[in-house]
Amino acid sequence: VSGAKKAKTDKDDNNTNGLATCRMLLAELEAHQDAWPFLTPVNHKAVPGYRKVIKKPMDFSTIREKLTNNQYLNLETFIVDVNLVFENCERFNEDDSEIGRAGHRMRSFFDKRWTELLK
Ligand SMILES: Cc1ncccc1N[C@@H](C)c1ccc2c(c1)OCCO2
Repeated sequence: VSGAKKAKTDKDDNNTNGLATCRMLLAELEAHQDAWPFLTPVNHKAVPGYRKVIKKPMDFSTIREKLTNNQYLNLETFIVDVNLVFENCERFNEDDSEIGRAGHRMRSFFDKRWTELLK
């Protein structure tokens, strides 16, 4: 029993619609040390202006819920939601802020992992 995760590709017939890849990628996003601002929905009552500025809120727990409820058709629809997390972060937070920097680090981590898995 090895702990190493097998990198899945579309060739894997058991990886229907890339959902195994989605589960793998989401687990890594959730476990990342810079994930803390993105783990739960932004409480718009606690964050002035958020509801007005951010039209489509998204966070990792909502993505987890959607994945569990089989709401992602394929890898592409999953990627759209993950990128929404980072786009919302860049729209609302200064680049030079704790949350802004965490967002940039999470986005580059995700892009790196995603392109690695694509190969
Ligand atoms: C991703 C994001 N963008 C803009 C605002 C907030 C957040 N994240 C929330 C969870 C959040 C992150 C950090 C917090 C916080 C809430 O409320 C209190 C202090 O620190």
